[in-house]
Amino acid sequence: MYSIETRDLTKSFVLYRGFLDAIRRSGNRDILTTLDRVNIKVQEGEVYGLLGPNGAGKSTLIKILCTLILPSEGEAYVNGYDVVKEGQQARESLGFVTTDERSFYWRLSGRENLQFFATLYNLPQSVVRSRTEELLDVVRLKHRADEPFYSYSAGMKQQMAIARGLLNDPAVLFMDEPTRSLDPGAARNLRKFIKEKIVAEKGKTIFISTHQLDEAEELCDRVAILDEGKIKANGSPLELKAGLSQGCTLGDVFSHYTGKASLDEQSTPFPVNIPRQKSRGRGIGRRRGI
Ligand SMILES: Nc1ncnc2c1ncn2[C@@H]1O[C@H](COP(=O)(O)OP(=O)(O)OP(=O)(O)O)[C@@H](O)[C@H]1O
Repeated sequence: MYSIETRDLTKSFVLYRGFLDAIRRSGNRDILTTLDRVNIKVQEGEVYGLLGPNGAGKSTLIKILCTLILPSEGEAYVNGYDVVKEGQQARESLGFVTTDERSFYWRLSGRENLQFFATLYNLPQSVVRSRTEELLDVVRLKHRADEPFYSYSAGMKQQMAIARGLLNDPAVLFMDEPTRSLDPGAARNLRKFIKEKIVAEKGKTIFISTHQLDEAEELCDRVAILDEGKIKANGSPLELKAGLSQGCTLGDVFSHYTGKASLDEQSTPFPVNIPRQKSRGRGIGRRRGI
């Protein structure tokens, strides 16, 4: 069994650009295909990287795997659980590290934040306390645990996010661009921390999205290059480079498979017009997933 597996996973969004637009273009509506028949297999204990430019579909894939949004077509399994039909079991077996620091309570201390989120997992209070202390140790924040969250540095806030993702002791941890808001030094420290503490010590499977080549190379056992919703190549960074030519970099591999000069180039999946289907719910005037 794979820790993560997707089969022809596809996600399309219907784009509504406003009420008038919906009336004027009543015969058509725009569909944006963000993921197009994505197939990946991640082994237990692996660090698997999703490498792609802005807009490639990385967050969409992670959101589907974390059961936050539904796919349009195809299947996805996390720890053997179907993310659509067995969402509850899948959720219980995974952790999600989001870069959104506003999802913490800024006036509460680090310890109080972790205790609060642990309580949401319905854990007994004794487990809440012991798990919180264990994770504060893991992320090396015990000495600042009673200080308010707002006083933490960006790197410390990210470490708190990782601690929160580990509260339910998940087998798989999803991380959506965890070093996005960090300076190069703090990013390096966080990568080291993920490798040494979360992978080597805790034995977790990590699924990480990034648009940084050095991060993918340093951290990941295998990498999938995602561009315009499609997996263009996958393998270990070494295999991918060796498959091209001697002395080439992961950046060359990326350019070779995507035709883009760099990862900073935006991914632009094109909307496709399809005949209008009956709209469900109150979606007119805003973007709505199908
Ligand atoms: N709810 C939505 N409705 C319509 N389009 C969406 C929605 N969510 C995402 N998209 C579109 O899907 C595409 C992929 O977005 P996604 O956030 O998955 O990319 P990404 O690779 O994570 O990019 P980034 O690195 O900038 O976070 C983008 O073009 C985005 O505008």
